[in-house]
Amino acid sequence: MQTRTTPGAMLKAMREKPPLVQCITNYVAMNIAANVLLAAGASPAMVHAAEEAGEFAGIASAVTINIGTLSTQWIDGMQAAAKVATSTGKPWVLDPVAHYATAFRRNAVADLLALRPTIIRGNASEIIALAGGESRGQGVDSRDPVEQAESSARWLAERQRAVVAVTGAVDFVTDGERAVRIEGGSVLMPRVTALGCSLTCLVGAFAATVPDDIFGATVAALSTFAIAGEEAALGAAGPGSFSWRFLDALAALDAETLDARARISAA
Ligand SMILES: Nc1ncnc2c1ncn2[C@@H]1O[C@H](COP(=O)(O)OP(=O)(O)O)[C@@H](O)[C@H]1O
Ligand SMILES: Cc1ncsc1CCOP(=O)(O)O
Ligand SMILES: [Mg+2]
Repeated sequence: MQTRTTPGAMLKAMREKPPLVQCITNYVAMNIAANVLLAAGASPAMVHAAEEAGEFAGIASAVTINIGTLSTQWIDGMQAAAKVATSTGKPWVLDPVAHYATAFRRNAVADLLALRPTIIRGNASEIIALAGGESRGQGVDSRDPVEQAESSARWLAERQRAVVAVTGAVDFVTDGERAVRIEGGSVLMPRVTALGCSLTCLVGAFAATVPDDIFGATVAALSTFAIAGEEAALGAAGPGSFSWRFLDALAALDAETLDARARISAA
């Protein structure tokens, strides 16, 4: 039987049986996130309307919820999908984009946290603020180093009984007991919009593939981004060429290369 214990093995398993991932994401991210999932080997569906989001969650293998371009109608769809995912035991991922910016966002995220996300993925400023800390985030952009968010992530993971992933120059993942850091990526990544949102969707795809190893799935998704990002940066002249090279690098990344190059260390 094939082992699924390494990021590479998980990537291979995902491609052999592409999971249907319901992505409730923002207008900015929809196109690039769908392309990221297709390049990596998963099957994305951007379905957010309140009239169908819950029903669709019933057929998806994982749900991802991102509050980037929020409206009241979208919140209804998010809650419906999250409820179905939680009640049917499917993994769902929360991306609390700029939740600290307005009361509307803060309230929406508080309600979503109560619906028990399996994984929370955000940048350092978002995770610090979720744990009640003072973040320096500016709109959707982080202004805090990941190291500063590590204690917040551990606290949040324990409190929510979720896996928490903090991304930035060196990523950090914890389930409250275990924790790892993942090196790689490129300084060009935060200069291309919605790559973090796209990563949230990819975390959903890996979680759908290995729902019995949510921590490992999250680490595998972040490692995939780290190595594809490094590869794409090699020939990139700037954010524009990085963007298309990144999709190509994701599609070209194979299991062996991922396992050989992933730099994951205990934290
Ligand atoms: N300075 C950096 N160096 C290398 N990789 C980075 C850097 N900043 C962000 N990344 C990578 O970019 C991706 C998106 O993360 P991030 O920019 O933190 O999310 P968001 O877009 O939600 O703010 C992640 O894979 C992360 O590792
Ligand atoms: C620019 C912007 N505005 C609202 S959502 C969004 C995209 C944010 O993407 P990311 O969190 O991946 O940087
Ligand atoms: Mg983000």
